Amino acid sequence: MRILASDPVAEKGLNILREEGFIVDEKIKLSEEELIKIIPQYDALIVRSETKVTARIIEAAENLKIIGRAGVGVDNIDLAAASKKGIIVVNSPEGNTIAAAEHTIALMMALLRNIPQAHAALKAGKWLRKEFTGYELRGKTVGIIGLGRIGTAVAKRVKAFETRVIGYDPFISEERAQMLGITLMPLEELLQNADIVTMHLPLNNETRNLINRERLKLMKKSAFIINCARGGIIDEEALYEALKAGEIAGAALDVFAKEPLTESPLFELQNVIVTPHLGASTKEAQINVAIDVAREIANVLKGGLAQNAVNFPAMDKESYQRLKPYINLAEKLGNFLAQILSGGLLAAEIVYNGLAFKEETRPLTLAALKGLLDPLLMEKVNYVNAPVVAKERGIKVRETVMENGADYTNLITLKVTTEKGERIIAGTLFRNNEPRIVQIDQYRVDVVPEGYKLFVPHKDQPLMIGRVGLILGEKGINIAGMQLGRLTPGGDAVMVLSLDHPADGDSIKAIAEIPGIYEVKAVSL
Ligand SMILES: NC(=O)c1ccc[n+]([C@@H]2O[C@H](COP(=O)([O-])OP(=O)(O)OC[C@H]3O[C@@H](n4cnc5c(N)ncnc54)[C@H](O)[C@@H]3O)[C@@H](O)[C@H]2O)c1
Ligand SMILES: O=C(O)[C@H](O)COP(=O)(O)O
Repeated sequence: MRILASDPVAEKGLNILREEGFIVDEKIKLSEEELIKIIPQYDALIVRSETKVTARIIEAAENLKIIGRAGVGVDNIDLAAASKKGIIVVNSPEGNTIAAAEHTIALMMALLRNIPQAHAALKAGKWLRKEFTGYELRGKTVGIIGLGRIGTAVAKRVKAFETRVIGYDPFISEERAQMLGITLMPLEELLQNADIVTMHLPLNNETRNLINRERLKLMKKSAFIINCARGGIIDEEALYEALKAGEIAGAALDVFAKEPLTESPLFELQNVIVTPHLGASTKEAQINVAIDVAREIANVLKGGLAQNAVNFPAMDKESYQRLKPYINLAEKLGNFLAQILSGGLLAAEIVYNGLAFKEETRPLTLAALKGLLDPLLMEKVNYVNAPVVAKERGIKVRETVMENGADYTNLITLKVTTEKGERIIAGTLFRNNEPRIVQIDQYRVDVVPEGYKLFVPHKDQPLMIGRVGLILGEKGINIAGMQLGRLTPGGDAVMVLSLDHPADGDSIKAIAEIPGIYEVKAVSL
């Protein structure tokens, strides 16, 4: 399999992929058209923030299974397009946290002490001291907007400078803020109180131009603002005006609305210092992020699940290990049901009984949907696009979680409604995580969800098993196992045969013609 790195990524990460036997090409600074041309050859794409992974590129990516963002922000990737196409997008949420936090502190100190300006002046032969008198950080109020990984790392570090830290983040609790020693307050209040405001939140439709003209006016005339998160969170035109008019004291910017950026009115202002998106650019961070995404890509390309997928529920290692056998089971249940269904699919309900499902069921639901939809549809369905595909087709998906209420300690039941009625399948894990289908429709069974099966509902009467066995035996198809389920003697029954080879069309037809056989469905798991 082939992997393309279209931005500079640390060799240590790429070598992990090469050692795993993948071919890795490094081609940087490609245009959109160039990428569209070559992307069909690749199974995985690695980017940093420079490559814009547009819907057009994703559309052309016939073989792409995963996009690895060697860093945090995924705003350069069209996530909706990737999800629709079933392409997993992973990032490295922690690999560059410290690099970005330290760069923020570096910018903060440089801004307060005029270091870039003094440096430039002295190198130009000017020994200026009075002009570059700065400010101390001690005793100042630092306002942090966005208290995630980098925001909290910045908080910890500025506290060492004996500052007061205030914060705004609508998604963190008062308790967490208290634990971090940060006073939470509304955005407007933070802007009015902070001596230094620093951004550590993602760019999205809610946060674009969050710091606009009106909000800049709330800040103290003596205040500084830092953006080491994403360009576009501060309105650059409004910032220019506020700085020029002396409404705030200065700004440090690592990121810009349009990148790369080499010319801007902001660059002409003495009280603005800038770096070209260097927040994550340390040797250590680049190795961390490259290794993180390389491991994810290798795992996904070898059939595993991603742990840091942005468009798939994230799981820590422990949850992943615990849930993996259930994820496989859920997929098999969906897959089995898909192969015995008839009629258009209208709705799917997944019921979880048992404590195993107390914390997390989303990956299981996605797996059940993938298993169910993939055999039914022409397009490739995977964990990522399964909900999109279901929604597009108007299939209603419902999830019910109950701590108990079933005959098994932990049970997954998939009920689907088609134009022709309802069908049910249920499964559990036996000892040593051995998966078992324990119910199909109203029948109790004990079927290992693996290999070739024949699902044969029939009338409970003598000779049924014998005649089915004979037809298969004459074709040299060995029956490895058989399960029978019936409701009442002489009533409706079902046999599920496990075969060493798939049954051929003629045998299936011959079995279907046996009087008392209601239907025959070949299932391959
Ligand atoms: N300059 C760089 O090179 C560089 C390096 C790494 C990360 N980043 C950027 O830094 C930012 C933060 O990264 P992180 O790893 O800390 O992410 P994170 O996901 O850990 O934290 C983001 C925080 O922002 C908060 N948030 C979301 N919307 C908000 C809003 N409207 N107002 C206030 N808070 C809001 C979230 O609740 C979360 O706590 C991201 O934009 C990331 O892309 C930049
Ligand atoms: O979101 C990130 O991780 C940073 O902005 C880093 O971007 P980069 O990988 O292009 O340096």
